[in-house]
Amino acid sequence: MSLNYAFGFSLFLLLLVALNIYFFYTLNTIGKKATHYLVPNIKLDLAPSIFKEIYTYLNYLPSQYKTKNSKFIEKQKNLISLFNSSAVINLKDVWHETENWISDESLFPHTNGVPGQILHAIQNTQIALVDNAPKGTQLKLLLLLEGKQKLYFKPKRYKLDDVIRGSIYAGFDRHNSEVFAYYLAMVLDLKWIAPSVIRKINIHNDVVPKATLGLKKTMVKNGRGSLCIYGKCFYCKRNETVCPDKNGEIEGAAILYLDKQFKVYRSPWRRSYTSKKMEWEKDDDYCKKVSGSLSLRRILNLIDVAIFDFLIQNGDRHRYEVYKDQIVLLDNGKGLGNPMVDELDILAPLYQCCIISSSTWHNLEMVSGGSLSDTIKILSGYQGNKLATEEHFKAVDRRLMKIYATVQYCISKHGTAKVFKNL
Ligand SMILES: Nc1ncnc2c1ncn2[C@@H]1O[C@H](COP(=O)(O)OP(=O)(O)OP(=O)(O)O)[C@@H](O)[C@H]1O
Ligand SMILES: [Mn+2]
Repeated sequence: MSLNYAFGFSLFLLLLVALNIYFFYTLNTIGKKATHYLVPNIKLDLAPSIFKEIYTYLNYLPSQYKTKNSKFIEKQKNLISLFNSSAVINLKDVWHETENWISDESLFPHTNGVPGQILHAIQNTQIALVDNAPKGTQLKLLLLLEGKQKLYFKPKRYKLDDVIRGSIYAGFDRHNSEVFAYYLAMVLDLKWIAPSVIRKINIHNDVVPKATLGLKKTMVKNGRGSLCIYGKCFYCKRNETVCPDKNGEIEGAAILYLDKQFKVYRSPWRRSYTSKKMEWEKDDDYCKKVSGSLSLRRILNLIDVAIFDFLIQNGDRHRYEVYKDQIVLLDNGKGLGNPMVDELDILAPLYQCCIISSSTWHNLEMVSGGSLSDTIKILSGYQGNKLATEEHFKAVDRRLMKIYATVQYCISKHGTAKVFKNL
């Protein structure tokens, strides 16, 4: 009898607990449709508690951030018209227009068809001279074109599906990351970037006959008799060459060289590149310190750059160049390393300052629901470039949702009026 009673009572208790859990769950999800993301627990335990909060907002992201924004249709048409030009173009005219462009709004013309024409000119203008570009740590070449324009050429080091593991700044530069970054900037209306496109140069026709003596000295024959380049740069090594493919071609990112005077600054959120933690990694109030020495405009600009870098996972922006009081997005080669990794601390300027320019937010809201990756694919298609694997494209849309979640976290903490800034 007493055993039966105990059994009945435990059943009752069990039912009570189950009901509790059920009501707790429904009350918490009323009005919010939850999508559960796999939150990597072990890693999060070691990460700042802010990450846990951001992931909570990610799980309850309003549905508008997961579907396409109908307002983007018109904007996408405009973007397409920049790159989809069927006009027969004269390379000289394009270079003339590009070089004489003066504006406080952009580095280059963004009128109908012109960005696509600039890329076409970068891909097709004859090469007059090829030299080493010794500035920086990574192997790159300087191409002088027939009309005297200069290009930086960052050669392909990896296949598109190679995954770079290890630290966020591991490995060589990724040539496709440079070009991907350019289209990403165009979609997000970030106009302070150098046009960049995939170009193939022929070792026998484009390089050897046009190579400077200095470049020739950094070329060696490999086991198969191909002429390879090891270049001149801080990390360049004789046994880490770039070799032509079976057609004698070297693929790379051809980036328009900007012959301008930049001011160079060290990024306040730079990494230590050692196991030592930087101040921003230890102090959640770090933004206050930065605000003491930088203008609001510059901080908002650094936050735009952090968002941009987070989307491609470039964790190597140790310094930044400024032209006309705007950060120029130079050196975007350390993105697209591992499509499975979203290193949230690249967003530190955003979650530590909890402010964002209203126009940036507007541009981000436009490209929800896969529009961001779709549009990069469409625009780069006009130059015949395949820039990344499907995993990388998906990763960019996934990271965009994490940016939305971070802004939601900021709004809940400080309120809309404090988060969005108009300049
Ligand atoms: N398109 C460009 N036009 C003009 N100058 C450029 C351009 N891209 C880069 N630079 C300049 O050349 C320097 C080296 O280029 P970049 O940063 O791309 O090379 P890197 O080898 O990746 O260098 P690091 O290892 O220091 O990051 C930059 O700091 C910048 O000042
Ligand atoms: Mn670099």
